[in-house]
Amino acid sequence: MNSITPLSLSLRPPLSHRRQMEIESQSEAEVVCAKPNSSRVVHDDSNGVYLTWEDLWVTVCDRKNQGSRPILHGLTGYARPGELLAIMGPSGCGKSTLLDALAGRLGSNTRQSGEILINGRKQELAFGTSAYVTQDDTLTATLTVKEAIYYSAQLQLPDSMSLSEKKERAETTIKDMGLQDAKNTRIGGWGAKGLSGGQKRRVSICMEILTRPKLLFLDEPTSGLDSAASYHVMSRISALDHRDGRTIIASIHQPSSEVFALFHSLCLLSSGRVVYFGPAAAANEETGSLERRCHAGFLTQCVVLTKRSFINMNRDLGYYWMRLAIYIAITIGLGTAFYNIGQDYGSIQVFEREKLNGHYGTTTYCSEKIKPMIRSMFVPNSEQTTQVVVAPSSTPFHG
Ligand SMILES: Nc1ncnc2c1ncn2[C@@H]1O[C@H](COP(=O)(O)OP(=O)(O)OP(=O)(O)O)[C@@H](O)[C@H]1O
Repeated sequence: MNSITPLSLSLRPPLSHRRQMEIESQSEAEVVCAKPNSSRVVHDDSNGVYLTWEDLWVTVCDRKNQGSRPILHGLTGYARPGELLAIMGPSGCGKSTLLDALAGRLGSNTRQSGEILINGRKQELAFGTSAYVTQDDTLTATLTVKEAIYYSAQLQLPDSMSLSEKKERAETTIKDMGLQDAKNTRIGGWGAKGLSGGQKRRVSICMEILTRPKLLFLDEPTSGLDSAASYHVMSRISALDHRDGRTIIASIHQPSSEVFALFHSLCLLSSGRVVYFGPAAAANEETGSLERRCHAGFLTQCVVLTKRSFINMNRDLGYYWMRLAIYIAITIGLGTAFYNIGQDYGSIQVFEREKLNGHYGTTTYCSEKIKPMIRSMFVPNSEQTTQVVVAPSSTPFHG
């Protein structure tokens, strides 16, 4: 984790980009300061939303200790139009808190400090400019997909739009999220089987993007989905940012490599602090080259394996010490059989004849009790009978 920290140098947008943001914030009149509940829908199709946050702290009141506990520690980052920013990190690191802080949805027992700028200015997001998709799919189980989206469109879109325009918007959104095949299927719930988990998640997203928000927040959009469904959901989401120049920020848990490849930028958190902020692809490469370095060298491997093997043999009586004892016995046996036999051809012939005539032998059979034990030591799991040279004997014992 530490080795990717240097990339957090890219935390601030490049100077030219900051300048560009300033210029755009001056010229942009459409994204205006408005109360969150204002009924005014902002249609600013030419420019997107640059969201920047600087030295963002979130603390929570700790009633037990009568103090406050920081959850986010001075975070800085940015999200750009047409890009998907993923917020990742272990459970409890503050992903949802960051998302809530950026979306202005923090709970009443929390305090926030630092700056959150929209297009370079401190302002509230107008209704319809941003949308937030929560983790839970709270949908009406008895409605079909088409009905649910149609009703939602009629509620969210302004009266200035005709009914046919609203229906068309709903149809397009259903298509955008790849739900056309399921549009006449009931959503379903506990009692009746309906849509799959991934489809339900896409219906929830559908409802939130009906107003064509320029800024979309998604809290764990893939939680509870398998990798195929996660990819389906995320690929639909990432297609939205490309086409409409939408700024998308999603907190996400353990994405597959295919899903990860869809992210443009990555904000990696640990214990409420940023450990990486920058292009997702660079984090991937950097992590890959970490992977390459993490293997020990050949020499280290040899030393460690030999040491481990010695410890194992030393501690395992049956494995090492009994083997050693038997090897010594065999050595003595063989040594005795051929002791002083001589090294010339004549002495070998004498030995051969006496052995063939049964005066003595070099092979004997062990007792049935000892056999399996010896067998397991030489040939583990072997069922074969093992003949063991123990000692020369004129009267071989058979146990
Ligand atoms: N309103 C709150 N009051 C008290 N503690 C809070 C509050 N909001 C968040 N926390 C605490 O802040 C920490 C971060 O929570 P958060 O939900 O942001 O983590 P997360 O990374 O989204 O976790 P997960 O991946 O498990 O959803 C947790 O320890 C949580 O208990």
